[in-house]
Amino acid sequence: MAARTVAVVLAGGIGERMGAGRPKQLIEVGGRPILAHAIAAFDAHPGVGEVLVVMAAGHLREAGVIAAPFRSVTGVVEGGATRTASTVAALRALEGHADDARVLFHDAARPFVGAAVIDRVLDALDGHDAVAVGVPSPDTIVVVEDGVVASMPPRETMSRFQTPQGFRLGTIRKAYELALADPALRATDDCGIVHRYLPDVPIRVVAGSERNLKVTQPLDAVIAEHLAQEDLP
Ligand SMILES: Nc1ccn([C@@H]2O[C@H](COP(=O)(O)OP(=O)(O)OP(=O)(O)O)[C@@H](O)[C@H]2O)c(=O)n1
Ligand SMILES: C[C@](O)(CO)[C@H](O)COP(=O)(O)O
Repeated sequence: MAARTVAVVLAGGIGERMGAGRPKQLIEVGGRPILAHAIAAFDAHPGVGEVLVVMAAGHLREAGVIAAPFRSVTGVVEGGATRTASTVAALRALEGHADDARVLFHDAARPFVGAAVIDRVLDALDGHDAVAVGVPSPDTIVVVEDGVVASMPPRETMSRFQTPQGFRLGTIRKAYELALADPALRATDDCGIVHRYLPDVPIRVVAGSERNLKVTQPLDAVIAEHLAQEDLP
């Protein structure tokens, strides 16, 4: 029997950089909330059996209303003060699942993740315990320290990470167990936790898509509204 696959839609943030006065995942693009787009992508995917939503405190009721039409949503749980704390809340909610289950962590703020990206993550999980999604950078990326260029890594080795990030549940559980014991814990995503606390676990990187943008600032909402009307790859 194929291992169970759970998608966790992380919507625990408050959208400070968006400045909309409410979490940005509640803003509508293309006629429905960003959160609904993100849930719909996984709900419609034949390889995903279950969707868990992690929502910012104070907005659980709104998330419940948005999630209600989707048959694969099994719960809406309260997130934490950081993305990492929201992932931990999801892992607690998934305590009854076996270690060999596959789990995909996705930013609710990325409304247009396509089925092809999800396919690539799931396929790669057949041979790897940790999978990331990356896109090449159209810009040169440099390391700046004290306002001065410290180094210029070769651009062909650079990748901009997106989500979903996929894991065998046992692997991400172990990584977070180690991370939570570290008083200096700091990470911007779940692959960052695996990279730091389980350095021997290779993180396979598969191709993402420019359409899979993260709505972070007001301009992104404008772009997202256009993307909602277009069928660009
Ligand atoms: N405590 C948090 C913080 C973030 N996230 C989620 O992680 C994703 C990526 O985070 P980001 O774009 O930084 O969202 P916000 O934290 O809401 O934005 P900001 O940093 O501007 O407040 C988002 O879907 C966000 O809801 C989360 O689940 N829990
Ligand atoms: C997970 C992520 O979207 C990968 O690019 C990113 O790290 C989230 O970062 P943020 O600081 O929460 O915006």
